[in-house]
Amino acid sequence: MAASSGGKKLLPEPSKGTSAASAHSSILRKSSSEKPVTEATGSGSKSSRNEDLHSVLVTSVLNLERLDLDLYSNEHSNRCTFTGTHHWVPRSRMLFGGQIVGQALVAAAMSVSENIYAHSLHCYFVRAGDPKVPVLYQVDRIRDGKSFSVRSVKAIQHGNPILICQSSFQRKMESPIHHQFTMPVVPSPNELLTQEELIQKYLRDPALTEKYKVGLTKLLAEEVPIEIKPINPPEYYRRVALESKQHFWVRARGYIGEGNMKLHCCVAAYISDYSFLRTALLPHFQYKVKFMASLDHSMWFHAPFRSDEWMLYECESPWAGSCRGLVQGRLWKQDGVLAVSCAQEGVFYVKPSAAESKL
Ligand SMILES: CC(C)(COP(=O)(O)OP(=O)(O)OC[C@H]1O[C@@H](n2cnc3c(N)ncnc32)[C@H](O)[C@@H]1OP(=O)(O)O)[C@@H](O)C(=O)NCCC(=O)NCCSC(=O)CCCC(=O)O
Repeated sequence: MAASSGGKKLLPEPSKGTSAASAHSSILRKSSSEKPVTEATGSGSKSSRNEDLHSVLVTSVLNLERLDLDLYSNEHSNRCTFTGTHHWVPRSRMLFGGQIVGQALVAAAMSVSENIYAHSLHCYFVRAGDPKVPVLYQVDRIRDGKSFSVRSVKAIQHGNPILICQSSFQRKMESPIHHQFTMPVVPSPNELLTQEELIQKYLRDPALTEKYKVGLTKLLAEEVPIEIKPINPPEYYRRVALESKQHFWVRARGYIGEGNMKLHCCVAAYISDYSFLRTALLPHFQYKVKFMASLDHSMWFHAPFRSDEWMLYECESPWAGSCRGLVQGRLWKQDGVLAVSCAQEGVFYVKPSAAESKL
């Protein structure tokens, strides 16, 4: 399974009714010495990615350590030490919501059998995560039915829950009832600049003020394990209200490969929270945000996908008010298949605008 602790190879607990053998093919690794299951079962289209550059999301961030039956920690596998930090923490200095959701789904996935797959999850972020200490993940096996299994996971720090996450898994089932919306028409990834290339371009702007130069340089230095290609990105000095919609191509940084869909769902959970909530702020450029945080996060997994291949993230915010904003998102594969739907509500506390503060 995942990173070993003190040399002991930690394997996921066989879920009830799962043979010991199949329980060993965890969603990440069979053992720290064997190839990750994502390569062991590699079939179909090999990514054109550099296969030596494994995604840190798989080798580290989502590679939990099993402490006991249905109890996991990210202490050793997430480069997290009692004095150190998690792999990447937003400037808000709260643990990134996508990390906690992705790790909670890993813990839940370890407790179900191999032949069922995550189809939905619903979470509440109940306390800010502390980037200076590890996170414990406690799995409660709510029910195992013939076709569906439901798990509840509590992410715990300092003895208190920071996240509660319910997830449901379904065995593969066919049905004649199938439809989906049509994917938006946008430029393809190879026609666009990455977020880093855009920042480099802005930093070459002779009119760039020191304030923006510092902010953009800090952004460039962040080790976000996600690659992004914004579509029609607003200028960094934007001072106009935009529609509460944004599209960007997104993928995990590094190679993951074919393999267990559970793993790609956990990576997509991480990816889905990045730059998502900000969609609700696009029309409100005149306000300075004093505090913002995700309150909840829901996902529905519709079709197989590769989280290390470009997917279009179509984000929109239909509503904001009462210090809250709702954002909805759809992750599209390049072939037009709708792979994942997401929804999230967040809390915003803002400073009154210059005009209002004169009233
Ligand atoms: C959402 C809250 C804060 C709600 O808890 P609460 O106790 O009811 O909170 P609270 O007392 O209302 O305030 C908490 C904090 O919100 C701030 N605040 C509160 N009211 C105002 C105000 N009027 N103006 C300015 N700031 C205000 C203050 O800092 C409050 O903290 P304090 O009371 O000073 O300790 C809590 O449940 C919580 O922290 N949940 C966890 C949220 C979280 O960690 N989400 C995931 C990480 S955020 C993320 O990943 C998305 C990134 C967004 C992005 O950058 O894209």
